[in-house]
Amino acid sequence: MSLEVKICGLASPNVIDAAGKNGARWAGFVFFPPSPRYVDARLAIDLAAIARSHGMETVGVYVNPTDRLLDETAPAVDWIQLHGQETPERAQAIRAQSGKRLIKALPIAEAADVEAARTYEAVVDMILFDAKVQPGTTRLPGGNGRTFDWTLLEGRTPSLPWMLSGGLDADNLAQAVLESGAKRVDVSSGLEDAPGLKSLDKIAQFMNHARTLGPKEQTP
Ligand SMILES: O=C(O)c1ccccc1NCC(=O)[C@H](O)[C@H](O)COP(=O)(O)O
Repeated sequence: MSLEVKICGLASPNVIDAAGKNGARWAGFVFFPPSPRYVDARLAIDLAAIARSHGMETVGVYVNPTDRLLDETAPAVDWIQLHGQETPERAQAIRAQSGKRLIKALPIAEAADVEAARTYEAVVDMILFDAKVQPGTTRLPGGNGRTFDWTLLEGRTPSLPWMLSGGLDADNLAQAVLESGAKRVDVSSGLEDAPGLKSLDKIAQFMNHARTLGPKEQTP
């Protein structure tokens, strides 16, 4: 079993085919209109069918979602990824109401940011550590291609499954896994030729590297 990979911001059938054929576990759909990777519920439902035909699980990526958005997109989504300022209480309510598995994204710049994972341990199924961005430098809380100090995760990771993200690409993946100890990674802009435009070659190259890394057993 190689490193488990989520490819985020998938928005067209050929890119989903490439992700699936190359062995990605998760296909991420971004439900945040300002993103260049935004997909609406209708498109996501069609794309989810393709992803599932490859055996992939789908992840809906949300920023402080309303219940209405969660309901509309529910058929397209196996996992819910919360990428905004959702509190543990809100995460718990979404999990109870949706019956889906939850990922909470946490922005990381220093050791104290990693400790925030503890407050979500009882109410989500996975933590995603992403790079913290400077306020005012981007409209997006994710998908910015920025890395953080991966060694911050050393000895501080939560007891539940977690995933590494933030500025990963085929060139830095091995180092990121070595320094962080990650068994699962999430990647988006490092596989693009332009914002929102995934490259089939970059997907294949990244997945080839991922196959040489990671744990020997599948995780929950
Ligand atoms: O990708 C987006 O446009 C996005 C917008 C709003 C919230 C989250 C978003 N992406 C979330 C992801 O899971 C990304 O894969 C993650 O942030 C890493 O992105 P990158 O640094 O580009 O690899």
